[in-house]
Amino acid sequence: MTYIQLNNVIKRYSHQLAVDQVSFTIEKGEVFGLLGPNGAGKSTTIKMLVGLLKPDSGEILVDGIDVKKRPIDVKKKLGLVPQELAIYNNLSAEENIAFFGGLHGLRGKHLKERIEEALTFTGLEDRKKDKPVKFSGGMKRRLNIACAIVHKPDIIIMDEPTVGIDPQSRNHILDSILELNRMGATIIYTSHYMEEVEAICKRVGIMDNGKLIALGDKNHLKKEITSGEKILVETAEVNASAVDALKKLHGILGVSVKDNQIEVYSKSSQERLQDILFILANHQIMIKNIALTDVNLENVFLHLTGKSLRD
Ligand SMILES: Nc1ncnc2c1ncn2[C@@H]1O[C@H](COP(=O)(O)OP(=O)(O)OP(=O)(O)O)[C@@H](O)[C@H]1O
Repeated sequence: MTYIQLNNVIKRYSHQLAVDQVSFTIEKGEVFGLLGPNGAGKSTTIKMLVGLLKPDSGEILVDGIDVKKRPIDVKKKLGLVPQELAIYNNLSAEENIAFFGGLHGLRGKHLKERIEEALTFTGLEDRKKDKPVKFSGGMKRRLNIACAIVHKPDIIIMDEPTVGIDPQSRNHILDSILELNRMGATIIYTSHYMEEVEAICKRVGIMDNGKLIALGDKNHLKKEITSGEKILVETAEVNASAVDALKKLHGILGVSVKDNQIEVYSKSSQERLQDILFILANHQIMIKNIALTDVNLENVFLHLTGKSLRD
């Protein structure tokens, strides 16, 4: 059942076209990932979906309700975990959650129960009397989530909820998203961390420069480009001229560099391997390891745009 629908949505900030004719649907009960580099238009899309921004044109429906016409009815169904922390430093953790629960009309015993549930769910029950100023970045992010889920929304939208936090909190957040989904929530997760989206989402949309450049089941997207393969080269040191030479090689679909690893994405790795080794040797690059590896969502992006997600 289609639960969320965007039809030809466009949004400009003065001359900047932030969202360019974006259309997609999300089914009830899905974990949908919206992936793209910084500035791709993910946050703007989310802000329009939750009614914080109005599209210049196009239509957004949530459970058949037009967000523009009945924003309050749509907001009741939504829980937004915004990219910037939306918590009050002068209130304790439980007071913060109570504040947001109150905004959604929860009162008395019912509100108390929901606060306890939200605290337990985010692992903050022992710290409920503390103010967020004493919290780590990860704990603040978890409190941000507790505030967004206290009213048990049908749809939970998380806009880069793991930016700048420790791996333990990150794993806790990713696990809790899957648990919320098992409990029945439809999840929209935006990130520029490909690994996170790959780990928790079944269907993904990939945005770049305001456009939705790919949409579908993540495994189908990967299969669509199986005509490509990836060679991972671990080196002692990378130099820019070698990377440029690799990019110019016939049959190479893209090259990206992370630390001392070069990822070469090519139509046929086996055929290109000799040429790649030749170029690396010519540039005096010492190879520590070389391997053919599986295609991932990062490669889908590289294939579609010719650039890395984290460029
Ligand atoms: N309030 C604003 N005023 C003007 N331009 C904006 C505003 N907010 C976003 N933009 C621009 O619109 C484009 C899309 O930004 P948006 O924040 O939606 O991208 P994003 O994919 O969410 O990126 P990030 O991962 O960095 O949050 C970018 O070019 C950005 O600079």
